[in-house]
This record gives sequence, structure tokens and C-alpha cells, in this order.
Amino acid sequence: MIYLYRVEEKIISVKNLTKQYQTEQASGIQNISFDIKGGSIVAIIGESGSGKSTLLKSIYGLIKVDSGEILFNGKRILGPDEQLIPGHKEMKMVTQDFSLNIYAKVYDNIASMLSNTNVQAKQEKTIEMMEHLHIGHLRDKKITQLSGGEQQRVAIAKALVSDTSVLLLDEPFSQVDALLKNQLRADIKRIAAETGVTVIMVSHDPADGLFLADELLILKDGSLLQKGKPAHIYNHPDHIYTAQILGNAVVLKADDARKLGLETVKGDVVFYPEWVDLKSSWNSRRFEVKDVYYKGFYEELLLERNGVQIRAIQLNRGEHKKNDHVQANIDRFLSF
Ligand SMILES: Nc1ncnc2c1ncn2[C@@H]1O[C@H](COP(=O)(O)OP(=O)(O)OP(=O)(O)O)[C@@H](O)[C@H]1O
Repeated sequence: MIYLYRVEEKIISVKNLTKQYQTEQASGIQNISFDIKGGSIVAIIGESGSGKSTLLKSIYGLIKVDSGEILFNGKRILGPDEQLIPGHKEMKMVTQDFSLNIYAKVYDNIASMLSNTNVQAKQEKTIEMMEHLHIGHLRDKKITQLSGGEQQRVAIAKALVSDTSVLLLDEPFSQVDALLKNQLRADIKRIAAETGVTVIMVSHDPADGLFLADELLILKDGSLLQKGKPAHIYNHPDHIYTAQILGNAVVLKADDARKLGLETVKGDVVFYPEWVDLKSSWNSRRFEVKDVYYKGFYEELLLERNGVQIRAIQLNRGEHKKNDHVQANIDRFLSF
């Protein structure tokens, strides 16, 4: 497959996009602007109702927006009222139901996206795409004979086979278990690198974006809170919500923060549990371990001092137990 776009080139520009639904509460998306580089993986993260699907469908041209515009390589994307078949020919969207012909074979599902003008080219492209997705061995199976993860791969192969530049994924991992999810995330990353396709995905699970994305977009109540590289946003969140959704951050009111000796000029104090350094000690920073939560390869401790509770990570499982006293230094914190 041809590498279609260099990473630095802007493929999509969203400008001041607003869509309000006619409901009593404010809903939809408000005045959203951002650019997407060709060949990158972008994850739109936010809780249910934050406007993720509205934004994704608008980019694809499925929603008539109230104001603003979306440009694809500099050209305005038309809304559903402006063309006969809504959507965009260089983009494909994979929805949660995969939209496959369940009675047809894997090969035919994928090949159906290509024209019959050159039968040999059609065959070669279909086989090449099946190989990219590691589903060549499933070629003659019917969709009903496949697992959820296999169906997902077929859906992605079908979406990518017809020279697609942008793959839109709506909650791609919602139907699969944790083990398969890790595999599919890695697959999407590999396929994007191999084909050069731009991926825009929507997820309510921030771990998807942190693992996969070159850029994260954090949405809340229809507004774009922050956009940037996952590690940057994680370490420098602009909003408390971002720190909470990405890393289950501890949030303390200024009064409570002061009770722990944290001086803040502004309101709330925010830090991630892994920013707390634990030591067995009896000096003034003593916390009581109120509870221990098992998390697999680590434990999370619920700590209390002067009536204020915080959480910390304990990698050395069992080192500090319930009712123990520990020294907890909050190495870094943010003020909001
Ligand atoms: N067709 C519609 N008519 C009225 N309101 C809608 C419509 N579609 C979405 N909304 C509302 O707009 C807001 C954003 O919805 P959207 O589906 O974009 O959010 P989301 O982040 O994708 O949520 P989820 O993760 O639950 O799918 C919600 O308050 C939702 O109820």
C-alpha cells in the first residue's frame, strides 16, 4: 500500500464546529477547533455524553452542523443535506456493530468494497489487506463463524481496502474482553504504521488513547478541554477533569491540602497516586493506611492524615498493610 501522507501534513482541520441538539439540556458540541496530521492516530476521549460521537460523525459528514466547518485536505466536507450519499469517499467509519454481511465469507465482505473493472487487482488488494490484518486464514469463513475480535479485523480490512486515507473508529474495543483489547490496540497501531492511514478513534476508556494515540483530545460537556501528546497531557493537564479521567488523580480542596503541608496559591490541589513517595518512617509526615486495594502487579493505598484522605501506589505488594503508619511525600502536585 502507498504511504499516503507524511505525518507533518495537515489532513483534517476542524474550525469552530458547533452542533446543538434540540433538547432541554445543552448537548452536542460547542465551538471545537483542531487540526489532525496525516498518518497520525488521534483518540477522542471523554465520558458518556461528552460529544465524542457527534464530533466523529460530523467529521465523516453524517451530521448537519450548526456552524463552523471541517476541511479535508483544504476542501470543505459536505453535510448530509448537501450530497446524495452522506459520508466521505476517502474516509471509512467502523461502528460498534461492524456492519458486515454476516452470511457472506470474509473474502467477499472485503472484496465487495472494490470495483470489478480489474478483477486481478481486486483479488490482489483483498488478499494484501487480509494479510495486513492477519486474517488470511479466515478467508473462506462466514462472519457468523468468527469471534468478535476476528469480526473487528474484517471490519477494519473492509474499511481500509478501498484506498481509505482516514479510518474513523467508534468505540472499537467496546465488544471485546481485556485480553483481546490489548491485542487489537497493538494491531491498530501496527496497521496505521504499515499503511500510513490516519486513525481517529472515539473511546470512553482513556487507557486506549494513552496506549495508542499520537494525540489525545479531551472532551467534556461538548467542549474541547485539551489536545496534545498523551504524555504531555497526562503530566500537564489543563483541567482537573483531565487528570481525573486519565489517571484517577487525587483532588484536594486548598484547606485540606494545607492540612497536609501543601501550600497552594490557587484553589484545588491535584496529583496522581504514583506521585506519592512512600517510606516507613515515624516523622511528621505520617499517614495511617486506612485500606489496601489489590490492583494486580501493584496495590493502591488509601492513606489518612489530619482527617484528609489521599491515595498512593505501592509497587512492593504487602510492604505497608492496613493500620500501618507510613511517611508519604507528595513529590509533585498541581494547583487549579
Ligand atoms: N440525535 C440526537 N438528538 C438529541 N440529542 C442527542 C443526539 N445525539 C446525541 N445527543 C446528545 O448530545 C450529547 C453528546 O452525545 P454524543 O453521542 O456525541 O456523546 P458521546 O460522548 O459519544 O457519548 P457516548 O459515549 O455515550 O456514546 C449527549 O447529551 C446526547 O444525549
